[in-house]
Amino acid sequence: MMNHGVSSAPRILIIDDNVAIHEDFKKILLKGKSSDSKLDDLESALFGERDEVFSPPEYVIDFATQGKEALAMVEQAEKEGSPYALAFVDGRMPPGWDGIETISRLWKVSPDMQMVLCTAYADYSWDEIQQNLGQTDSLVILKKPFDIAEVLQLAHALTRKWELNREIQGRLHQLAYFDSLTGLPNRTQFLDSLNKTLANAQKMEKKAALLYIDLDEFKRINDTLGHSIGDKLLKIIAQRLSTCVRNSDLLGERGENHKTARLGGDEFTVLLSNVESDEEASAVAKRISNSLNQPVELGGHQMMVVPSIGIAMFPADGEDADSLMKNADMAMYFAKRNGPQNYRFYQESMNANALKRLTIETQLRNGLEAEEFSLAYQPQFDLKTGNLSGVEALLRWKNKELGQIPPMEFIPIAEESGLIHPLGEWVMRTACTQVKTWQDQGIDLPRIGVNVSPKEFIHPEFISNVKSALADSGLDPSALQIEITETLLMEHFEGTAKTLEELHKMGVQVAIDDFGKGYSSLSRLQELAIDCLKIDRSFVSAVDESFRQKSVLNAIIAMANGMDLGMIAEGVETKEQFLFLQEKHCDEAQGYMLSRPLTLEQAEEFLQKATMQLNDQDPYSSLDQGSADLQSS
Ligand SMILES: Nc1nc2c(ncn2[C@@H]2O[C@H](COP(=O)(O)O[C@H]3[C@@H](O)[C@H](n4cnc5c(=O)[nH]c(N)nc54)O[C@@H]3COP(=O)(O)O)[C@@H](O)[C@H]2O)c(=O)[nH]1
Repeated sequence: MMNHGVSSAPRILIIDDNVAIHEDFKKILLKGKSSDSKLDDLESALFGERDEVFSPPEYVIDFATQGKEALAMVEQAEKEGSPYALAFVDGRMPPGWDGIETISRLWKVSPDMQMVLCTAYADYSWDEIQQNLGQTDSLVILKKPFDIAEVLQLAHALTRKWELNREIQGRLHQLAYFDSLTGLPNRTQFLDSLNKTLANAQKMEKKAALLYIDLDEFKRINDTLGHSIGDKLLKIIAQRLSTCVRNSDLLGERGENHKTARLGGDEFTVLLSNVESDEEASAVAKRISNSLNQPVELGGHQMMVVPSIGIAMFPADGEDADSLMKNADMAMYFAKRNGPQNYRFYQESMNANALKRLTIETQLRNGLEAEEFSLAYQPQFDLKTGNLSGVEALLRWKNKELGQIPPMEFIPIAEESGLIHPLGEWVMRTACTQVKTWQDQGIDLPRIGVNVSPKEFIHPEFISNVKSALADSGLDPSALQIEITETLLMEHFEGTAKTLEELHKMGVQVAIDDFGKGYSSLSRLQELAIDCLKIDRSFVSAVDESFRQKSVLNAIIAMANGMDLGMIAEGVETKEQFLFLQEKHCDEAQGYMLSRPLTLEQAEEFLQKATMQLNDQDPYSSLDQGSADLQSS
């Protein structure tokens, strides 16, 4: 007979084929109250009122007359989430299972249950019990006839032991399956949920979506403001994430089934089960992005956290937890590369791209040591005199496995992996040393342009690297022109201004590369220590197209003149472009029509001829030289 009242009092099951014994237990354990008030009266007449000291704690007590019946009750209790703490089990219950058999079956369903085996004097030997039930501390043998105090004491001690065990298990579970900082499920728990959700989705032929979230710039916040601020920030992010997934009205009541977890560091996941379309997943991604992107105020600092989110759909993007996690992670990586505030769905091509990128990165790491890099030199000319005004150093990489790889392909990877720093340093040293060597050989080469990527330029050691490249090579700083992009100026204005000022003080020139593409603010440009604008080749090539395009180029030249900045037109490919630039008083030009980038040997030959012609006062004849672009050779 099962007691269904909802109570937090420990549950005890009495299993005995003798119903009179049930009544005895009831009287002892239920504060002396039997179901029969006449019996109670009789008992108090015989034994007097029960001493308050003996008053037992509250229990919920159920009764079974056979082992089988008890097993059904224990199974039901487990299913309902209110398991029994203790059973008093009779040793012999004909015609059914005996006490040992009953206990052994009950433990299979409820292994933590504490057992009291109630035996008559000669029922079982200790060896027999040990052989059948093993060595355990969850079993006590109680010899009949019972003593009231003994029953009360056992009930109290064993239910308390069961409660403590559960408490410890609960804490261990919390530690093993939840993240102690945010309280969210951890990776282990999440993978468990993911496996279950996918199995269910497969059975029900439903879709699911896995969102893999990483916080851009979190490492920087952690490193600069300290771990305590970093931890607080992660807690806030976890709260926002849970709230916006829970409140996702787009998913309606199904939102209940969605799970958020912290995998570690600044990586979180959201699992959307029973999703009907990709649009639902992207709606949640947008919501998360908007919510996390709200400013956070911590320790007097206001900070922005921008998430990158990768989405993999089940079953299209992976049929098991492993591949779904891997592909969502991959999509997140692509989202991050695409810029902030981004989410991306997984695509098959991502794997091929990522593999290629990884191969390039691995080969890049060995490239410097294996001396696979070289510089090409593209001449630049003074449009007034026709004299050589400088060269631009362009990095080239020929790898033993991958062959010649264009800089557009490997430089972004070098930037992301941090390899741009040793690489950039090598370019700077090689360029300075080479020009100084040429100058020492009597070659008239006034200047060398060196491309510097934003990551290099904002690095704290950039200025000292330039200084040591100049000092070690002995090159005059005015012969070095550093080329930076407009994007750098727009994204890092304050830090950039200081570095530009330092370069200016050193006497190093600075040119803005690809000028015109980046919408720089002219008033801001004026505030910066810049010497020259390199007009982007798209404006130069537009000369052949229309009058309107020509006037844009004209305006850029006029503006540079007005701001007293030097200018080099890039990508001059036709005579018409060349003549137009000359007519509009552009200072210098560079492009395939004049010369392609040259190998070291080609450059040497070219420069020697140009110097000789300069001495002969026949400047323009150098422009007829044929030269081979290294990329196409
Ligand atoms: N951070 C660094 N960036 C570097 C370095 N070396 C090169 N780069 C950057 O890589 C980009 C591609 O460079 P590259 O493939 O070398 O192309 C250069 C020229 O070959 C090309 N060019 C020159 N003349 C013409 C022309 O008439 N037509 C035409 N279609 N292309 C031409 O332009 C590239 C030089 O561009 P720019 O730097 O803008 O002057 C490029 O962005 C390089 O900056 C390095 O060491 N570090």
